[in-house]
Amino acid sequence: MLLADVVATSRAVAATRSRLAKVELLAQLLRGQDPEDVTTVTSYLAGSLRQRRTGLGWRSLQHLPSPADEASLTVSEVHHTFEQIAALSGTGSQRARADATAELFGRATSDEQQWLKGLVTGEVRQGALDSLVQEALAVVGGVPVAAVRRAAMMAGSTVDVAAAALTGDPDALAEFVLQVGRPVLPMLASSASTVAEAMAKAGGGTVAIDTKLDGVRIQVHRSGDDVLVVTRSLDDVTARHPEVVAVARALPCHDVVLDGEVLALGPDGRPRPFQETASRAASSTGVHLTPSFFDVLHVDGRDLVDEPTHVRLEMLEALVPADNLVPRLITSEPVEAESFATQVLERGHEGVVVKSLAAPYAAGRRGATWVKVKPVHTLDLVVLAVERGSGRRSEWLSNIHLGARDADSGELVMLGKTFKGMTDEILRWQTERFRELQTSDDGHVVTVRPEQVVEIAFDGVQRSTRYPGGVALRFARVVRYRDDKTAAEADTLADVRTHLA
Ligand SMILES: Nc1ncnc2c1ncn2[C@@H]1O[C@H](COP(=O)(O)OP(=O)(O)OP(=O)(O)O)[C@@H](O)[C@H]1O
Repeated sequence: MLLADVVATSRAVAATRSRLAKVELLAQLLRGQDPEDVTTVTSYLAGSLRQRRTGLGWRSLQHLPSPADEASLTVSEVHHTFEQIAALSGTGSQRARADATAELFGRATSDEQQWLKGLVTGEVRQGALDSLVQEALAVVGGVPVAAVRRAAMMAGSTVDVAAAALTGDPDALAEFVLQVGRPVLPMLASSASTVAEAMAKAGGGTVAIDTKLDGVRIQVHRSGDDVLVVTRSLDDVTARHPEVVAVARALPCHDVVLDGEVLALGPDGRPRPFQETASRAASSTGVHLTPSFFDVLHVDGRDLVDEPTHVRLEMLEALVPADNLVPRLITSEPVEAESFATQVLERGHEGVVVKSLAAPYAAGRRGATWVKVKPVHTLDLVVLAVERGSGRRSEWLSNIHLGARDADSGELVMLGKTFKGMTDEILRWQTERFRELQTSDDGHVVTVRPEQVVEIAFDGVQRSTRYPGGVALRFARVVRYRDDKTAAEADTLADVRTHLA
C-alpha cells in the first residue's frame, strides 16, 4: 500500500461531513490490503506510530530534505524505517537516526513529508477517527461492528485487533477476551444539563445516581500480589499509587479488575482542591490519595463486562470496603435523585453520573448508559500559543491562546485567550511545558505544538467576528491542565457552539 493513498484518504475523510462517506473512504483504503499494512494504517489514522518511542521529536524534523516529486513510499517501508530508528541505541545512534530520517523524508513528497511530520510529533492524533476505522474494519471484514468494538475494548486498542477483523472470522475477534493485567478501554459518559434529563436519557426507571468525584481516573488490575494501575489513557502509573496498590492487595480475592477515581481527601472527607490530586499523581508529594471504585469488570475468573450494571455493583459492594466505594443512590424518583445530587455538591464534589442499571460495561461514549451532570460547565480546549507575561509575571509564559478543532475541516480554530485562574504553580508548570512544545517565538507570542489540553471554565459563549470560528468565550479561566486527554479528545467547535446563548 502506498503512503500517498493513506495521506489522501486521511485528507478526504477530514473534508467529508457524512459519517457514512467517511467510513466508505476508509473501507476503500483498507479493502484487499495486507493485514500487517492494515495494522500500521489503523495506527497511523489514529495519529500514532506503532513504535512507542523513536527518539525523534519536533526538533529533529525542523530541517527536512527537499521532497520527492513522485509518490513511491510504501506503508511497510515507512513502518520498517521507524522500527529501525526505534531500535537504535548507544554511540552513533543519534547520527544513524538523523541519517535514516533524512533518507525517509527525502523519499517523501511534500504532502507526505507534512503528514509524516505530524505523525511523528503527534500533531495529527485523531482519536475521533478510531470509531470510524472500527466501522470500516467491520465493513471490509464482513463482521459486526460490535464485535470489532468489543475486541478493541478488551485489547485496549483498535490497532491490535485490526488484522483479526480483516479475517472476517468472528471467532478471531472473540479471542480478545478480558485478561487480568491487560488494560481495557474505559467506558465514558455523555452529558445532560439536569438530573431529570439524565435519568430519562439513561432509559428511565430505576437508575444509579453516582457521586462524580473530581479526581483522576484509574483502572486497577490485580492478580495475587501483582497490581497494575493505569490512567484513562491506559498509561501505567502503578509506581505513583502505593495507596491504590495497598487497597487492591487487601481485597478478599485473588484476581480483580476495578474502575474508579483517585483523589486527595481532607480529614473531614471533603475533596481537596484538584491541584493537590494532580500534582501528587504526577510526582510524589506528602498528599495521601484515596481510591474510590465505581465499577468492577472481573473477579476471580468471572468476567463481569457483559453483566448488567446492577450485578456488577452488587459484586463491587461485596468486595470493596465502604471507604473505597463511590457513594451512590439507587432510585427511580427524580426528586430523590435531585436531593442526592444537591448533597453531593454540598460535600464538595463535582456532580453526579446517572447510570442505567441494565447496561453492560462498554468502552467509549456510545449510547447513554452513563450520563454526567455537572453544574459548572467547562470545556477541554487545546493551547495554540502563549504570550510572555509582564509585570509580576514577566518571568513566566502567561496568556494562553485557546482553540477547538473544527471537526469538518480538521483545523484548530482559536476561540479566545486567558491568563485567569492560574496559580503560581500552574504558571511555573505551563512555562516549562510550553517551552518544550514551542515551535516559534516572536519575542511576545510563543507558538506551540497544539498538544496540551486545558480545562476552561467560562460564563458563556457568544457570537464574535473577532475569531475565525465565529464564537468567543466570555470570562474564560483555567481550571486545570489535563494530561489524561489528547488534543483529539478535546471538545470540538460544535461542542463549544452548544453553549451559545
Ligand atoms: N462515579 C463515577 N462514575 C463514572 N465516572 C466517574 C465517576 N466519578 C468520577 N468520574 C469521572 O468522570 C469521567 C466520566 O466523564 P467523561 O467520560 O465525560 O470523561 P471526561 O471527559 O474525563 O469527563 P470530566 O472532564 O467531566 O471528568 C470518568 O472518566 C471519570 O474520570
